[in-house]
Amino acid sequence: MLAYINLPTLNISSLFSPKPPHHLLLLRFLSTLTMGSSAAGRGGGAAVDKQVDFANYFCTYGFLYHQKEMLSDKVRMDAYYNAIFQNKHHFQGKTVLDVGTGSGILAIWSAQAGARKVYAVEATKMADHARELVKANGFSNVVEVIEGSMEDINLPEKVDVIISEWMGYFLLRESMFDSVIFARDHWLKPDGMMYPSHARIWLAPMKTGLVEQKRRDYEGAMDDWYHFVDETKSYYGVDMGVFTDPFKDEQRKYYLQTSMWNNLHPNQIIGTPALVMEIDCLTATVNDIITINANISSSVTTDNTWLCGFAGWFDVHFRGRNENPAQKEIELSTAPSENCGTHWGQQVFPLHPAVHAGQGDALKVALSMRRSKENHRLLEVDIGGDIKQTSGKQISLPTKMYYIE
Ligand SMILES: C[S@@+](CC[C@H](N)C(=O)[O-])C[C@H]1O[C@@H](n2cnc3c(N)ncnc32)[C@H](O)[C@@H]1O
Repeated sequence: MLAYINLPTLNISSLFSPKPPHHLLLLRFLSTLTMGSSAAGRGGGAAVDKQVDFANYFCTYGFLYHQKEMLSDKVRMDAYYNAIFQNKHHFQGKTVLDVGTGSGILAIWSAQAGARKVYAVEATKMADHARELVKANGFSNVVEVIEGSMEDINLPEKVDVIISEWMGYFLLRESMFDSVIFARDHWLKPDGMMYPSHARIWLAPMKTGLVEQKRRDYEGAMDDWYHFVDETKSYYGVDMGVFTDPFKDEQRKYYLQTSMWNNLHPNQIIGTPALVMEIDCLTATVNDIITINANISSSVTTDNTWLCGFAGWFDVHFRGRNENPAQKEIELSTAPSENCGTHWGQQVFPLHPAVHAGQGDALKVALSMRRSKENHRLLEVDIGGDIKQTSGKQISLPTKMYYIE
């Protein structure tokens, strides 16, 4: 999925933040400039300004180069490919709706697996490319590409299968699952099925040098600021000191309060992963995902280590439905992996300062996640709790707020 990046200042260190290369820094920056006050988030239940949403969110999906980033994610591609082709009985002779078809790949695979008709809905001009791809692969008679927002278009019939790749960072960033829920409630037959059928969010204690690096980057940015204030005063005669506090807030938010994208190695996870929530795609409602509150426990499994924060990720499953299960259940996991990471990576929620931890220490964590008021596709997460060491000593981890941007 695409990602925005927080760009509070156009300093060089921001541009070299450890994000994957597909992040459209400038587009994100420009699109935040276009946000008007009418862009009330759906988090609060208010209407979303479609033009603003298009500028902020959809515009990046109109680029082939961005679609290619997703098409090159082997873990993602293999999971969807296997889910379809190892469960052809769910597709043969069936009607399929692909929500957010992008390049058209899932629609074409559905047709190759024997679907009678595939409706491939895409909000952006990528729809034109998808139509060409469908034609070039000989499926124009099966796949109908429809340009438009899922919420606005009409289909001539209800469908047997809804397939979609809707997942964002930490599963719910981008809030695209809302559109899949809408599609399901309007267009899925009563006995129809969802691809994927289930999704889960995970959180685990972790160690990383990244957190210390971020703190140093923050201190470097502030040193640079004080130097800038001095120089501006002495060369140009204006004291910029009045900006110091708001600048500090911006930099703190960026370096210390924004979760970091990373593909972690499994040995950086120092305790048992805890399940934050599980979603049944057939029954979940927008209300179920608009705010999430979870109290979870984890046990430290590594001795003499440092708790530097928490890592969050998700997985999705293709199980069919109880009455008509998958012949082969497929999992797409974005957990830390030794081999091939995904473009979703993991979200790292840093802890400043790190806490010493040892095998057997018990962690209790309260997580609360909601949509950002300024942009319903971005998330804010509160994480706090405590760690009870095997010695009996208990250390509180004060609640911190993080942005997933
Ligand atoms: C993550 S991409 C997946 C593209 C493609 N299905 C794939 O798997 O490679 C999601 C796509 O859904 C489209 N999309 C998101 N919300 C949509 C909506 N409400 N209606 C139509 N298209 C939507 C985006 O423009 C984007 O191309």
